[in-house]
Amino acid sequence: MFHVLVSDSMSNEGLAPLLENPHLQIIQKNINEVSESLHQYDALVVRSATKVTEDLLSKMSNLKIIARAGVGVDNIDVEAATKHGVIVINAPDGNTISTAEHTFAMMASLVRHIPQANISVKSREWNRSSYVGTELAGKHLGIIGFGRIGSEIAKRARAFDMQVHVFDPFLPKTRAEKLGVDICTLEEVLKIADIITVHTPLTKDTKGLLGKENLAKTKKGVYLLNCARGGIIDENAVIHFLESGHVAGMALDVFEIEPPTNQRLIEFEQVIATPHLGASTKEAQLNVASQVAREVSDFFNGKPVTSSINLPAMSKDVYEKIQPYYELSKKMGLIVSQCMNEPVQEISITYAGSVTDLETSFITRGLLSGFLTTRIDTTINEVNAAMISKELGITFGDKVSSNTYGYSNSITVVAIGETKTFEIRGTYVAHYGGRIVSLNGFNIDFSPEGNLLYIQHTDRPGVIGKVGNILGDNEINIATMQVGRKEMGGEAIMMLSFDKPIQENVGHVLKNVGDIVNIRKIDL
Ligand SMILES: NC(=O)C1=CN([C@@H]2O[C@H](COP(=O)(O)OP(=O)(O)OC[C@H]3O[C@@H](n4cnc5c(N)ncnc54)[C@H](O)[C@@H]3O)[C@@H](O)[C@H]2O)C=CC1
Ligand SMILES: O=C(O)C(=O)COP(=O)(O)O
Repeated sequence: MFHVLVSDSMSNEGLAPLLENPHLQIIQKNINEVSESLHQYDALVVRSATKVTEDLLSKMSNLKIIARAGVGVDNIDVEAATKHGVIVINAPDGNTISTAEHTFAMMASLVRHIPQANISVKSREWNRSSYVGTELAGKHLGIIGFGRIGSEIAKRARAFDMQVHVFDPFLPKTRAEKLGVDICTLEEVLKIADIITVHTPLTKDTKGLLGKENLAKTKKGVYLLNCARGGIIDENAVIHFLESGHVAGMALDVFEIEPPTNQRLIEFEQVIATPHLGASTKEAQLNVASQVAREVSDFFNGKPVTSSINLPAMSKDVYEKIQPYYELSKKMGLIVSQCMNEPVQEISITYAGSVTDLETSFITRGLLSGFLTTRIDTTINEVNAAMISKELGITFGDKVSSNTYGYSNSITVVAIGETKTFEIRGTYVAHYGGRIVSLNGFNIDFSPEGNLLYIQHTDRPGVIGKVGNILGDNEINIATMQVGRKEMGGEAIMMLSFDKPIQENVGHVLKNVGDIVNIRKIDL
């Protein structure tokens, strides 16, 4: 039974795939109410209110997946989650329309002073001359961050006859052209726009993006909107521009601290605000809750997640194709680690043949996770393997080659240690499974599974017999045996597999057999 904690308020209808899954136990409680049982949860489902810090993660020792029922993951320490091997997913498009519509409603309200006029009428005033507004038609709208929400705003702005100018350094030109917007530099947007709206994530690059310096470059009388994340427009910096009248008005749905503590900013007559309502519609909440519920349910049913923040995105079909290679590479990593009884500084992986059509970075993660599993005492998986390898100073890289060594596909791994180098090659044969076809240059063919013994020896008559006798004397049944050599009388190897794990002392006894140079026990 998996335990799922849903710690922010969410649509129960949307959560149905979780609530109806008999293998999951769902607890809907605030994170502060479950401080005693944090270690028991396998999944955590949040919106923006729960702060998933490194400290919280270290208390949630059983956690496997964090699901953000929304877009922004700035409330989650994704780096710490990755380090702990916890997958982070979000619901990337479930609230796009709601947030775009909210932004547009804020824009119209801002330039027509609707919130202020509403308060005035409710106070029994009839003050028409104080609320003369500005038309949107013909105005230059600057959109900073042209992703899902930014694009939806552009569509709506065009319907209002606005001229749209966008700044997004990561925007593919073809996409902007398709939407018929003017692609600009940040300087150009700041200079031309009558209204500026920000729609980037909050990152170290976007924090304070509209600060004192950039605000000074805007048009006098500009209107500003922040319905993305508090801090993209620096709250303290903007106060000065509101006081001087350079900024004619501002709409905020999000704040640097929520609920906001910067009363000075909110109290300006020309500032309008909502309490982080962008995604608060029935439709968006149903969408985001059902998106993450489906993903978490799939995850616990062993299916791939499709909207992970810290794993390559993958559809079910692609995942099914990758899975056998991932399993093979993980086993190869385990073999490398157990055969090399010394620190490893470098691991290089070469892919060839049909495997190169797949997302090989995921397969590399499998290899690294297999390699690290026997070496360090933390949860290692495809999420954190690359990060931990880097932390341990292991450099790794993958490349593609046209040499498949006669197989339809091959994965070759070379690990360089302090004193030796180890090379292993594997291939996946459809309906048959993964095979190891070469070890340190010796051709061999075995299935990477179970309890194995790798023996390097000199190719001389009687060595194989002696090994067989010693194992027999110790009641150890050899299930399979593969031998390989490069030339008669030279170096040779044996790979033996057993029905059950062999005792440590057998390895010691075998070491006394003359001509054996190295013995490694491998558990897969
Ligand atoms: N108020 C609310 O309730 C909601 C707020 N949001 C916020 O809106 C943000 C945007 O959401 P989406 O459009 O769905 O995300 P998205 O990922 O589709 O788009 C973000 C865009 O920002 C661009 N970007 C990143 N760094 C940039 C930079 N330094 N300068 C300019 N552009 C940059 C990216 O290239 C991308 O195109 C989210 O990250 C979230 O913080 C999202 C949903 C609801
Ligand atoms: O999806 C987002 O990024 C949002 O900001 C929505 O936040 P919420 O889920 O309403 O707390």
